[in-house]
Amino acid sequence: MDTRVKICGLKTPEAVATAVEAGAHYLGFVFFPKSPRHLEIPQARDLALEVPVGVAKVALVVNATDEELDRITGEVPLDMLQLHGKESPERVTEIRARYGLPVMKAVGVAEPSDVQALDAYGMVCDQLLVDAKAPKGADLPGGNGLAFDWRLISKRGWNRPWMLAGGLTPENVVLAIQMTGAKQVDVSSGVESAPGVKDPAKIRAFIEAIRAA
Ligand SMILES: O=C(O)c1ccccc1NCC(=O)[C@H](O)[C@H](O)COP(=O)(O)O
Repeated sequence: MDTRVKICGLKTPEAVATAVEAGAHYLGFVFFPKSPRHLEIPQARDLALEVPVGVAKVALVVNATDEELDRITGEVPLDMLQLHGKESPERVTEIRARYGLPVMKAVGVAEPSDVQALDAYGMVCDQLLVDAKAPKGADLPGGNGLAFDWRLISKRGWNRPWMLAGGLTPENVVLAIQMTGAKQVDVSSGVESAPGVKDPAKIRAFIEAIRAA
């Protein structure tokens, strides 16, 4: 399978094991108390300790302070930080330098002008997460299971590795890859049976759909 897959919002050892066995390359742990996928630090640490070497453990944070990041990075073994808030390019640079971990910056896309922000963040982060923009007033800045118009980024590339996210499912992921040329994809809601509840069959179907294409 050439496409690399991130399964985000894992909360249980069973979901982690399923994602690893199915062939996920990245596992995402959410630190955002309003989210149904939120993990307390000890819970995240226990899950992360079970992840085999070679599968990247990603902490998803939203406008996190240094104090919050100090605690997360100090207690949870991690391979990458995913910044999913309104972090400025300067803050991305600061976080990369302070923690020495690769940083993936999520950028929400809803219209052509949003694509410019990707160019700016592409200068300062290690990876870009090209996600659907959250609707105005949404409780969550991501993980809403909404797709954006993939034509907005077709034939685009950035000077950093990037991942496609937003409303991907086992049913639409192959088309999304074909339309955008994504070499990496990220999913959360599309492999759940209810918000925050991962469905092992959907995780397997998501990765199998990509493998079979
Ligand atoms: O998942 C959450 O609850 C969440 C909370 C706060 C910020 C971001 C969040 N999720 C982002 C993701 O899970 C993924 O990186 C991605 O955006 C895919 O989400 P989905 O559309 O649900 O597949």
